Amino acid sequence: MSIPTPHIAAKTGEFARTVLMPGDPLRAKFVAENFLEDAVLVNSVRGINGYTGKYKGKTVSVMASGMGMPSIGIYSYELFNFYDVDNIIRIGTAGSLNQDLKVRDVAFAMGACTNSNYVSQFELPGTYAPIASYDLLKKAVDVTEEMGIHYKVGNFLSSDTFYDDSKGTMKWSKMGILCVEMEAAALYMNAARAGKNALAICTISDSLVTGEETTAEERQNSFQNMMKIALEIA
Ligand SMILES: O=P(O)(O)O[C@H]1O[C@H](CO)[C@@H](O)[C@H]1O
Ligand SMILES: O=c1cc[nH]c(=O)[nH]1
Repeated sequence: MSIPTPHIAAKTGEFARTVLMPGDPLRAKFVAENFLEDAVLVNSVRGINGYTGKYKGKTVSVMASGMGMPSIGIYSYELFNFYDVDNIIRIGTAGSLNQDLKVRDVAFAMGACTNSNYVSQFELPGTYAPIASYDLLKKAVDVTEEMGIHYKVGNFLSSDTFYDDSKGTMKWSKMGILCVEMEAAALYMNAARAGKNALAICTISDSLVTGEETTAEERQNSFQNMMKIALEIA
């Protein structure tokens, strides 16, 4: 496979070394329009707009992953392996499984459990623990503390299901899992396989503990702390 890929039309060199990756294409557009200077559209295949611009003098890209592990699996694979991207920072939303993690709080995925079978492709003779880049995680925590933003670091669940018939998601909380989202585990596996770096930062958009929720508009535009943290460490 070479570039352009079936899913990304950008030319060689059009992506920065670091790509911020929300699930939502309109969140990517929001970051490009509100935080990047001189942002240039480098991809629009399937409406997954990718932008490259400047943040405080650094070249940074932002492009959505779409929802779920098959989708982020494709985009992160192509960016790491065909576009020479070194760092992907997911800026996502997640549902809290933890009493102390409230709506609008920020959480960092030190690790990501999953109910997906994504790992099977690697044919490992055992189980695999997907983890964040320590370097990106440490930088993110340092920046978050400087900014005075409340946060938690821990283990996430990356689920294949948003609507889960088994109603079993809360069972993960007894193992200390902070929150549920749908991409981090595959992103971490692709980063590991490619010898690259990844970090998932999520803002809590709803709570499975309290039933609190936020609107789609808020998920798209107003979870700006994680955007700023990701841009600072890019
Ligand atoms: O807001 P994003 O980044 O898409 O993340 C979360 O939101 C989607 C589900 O609503 C899933 O992609 C989940 O991981
Ligand atoms: O995957 C997700 C994302 C946000 N909120 C949830 O409950 N699940």
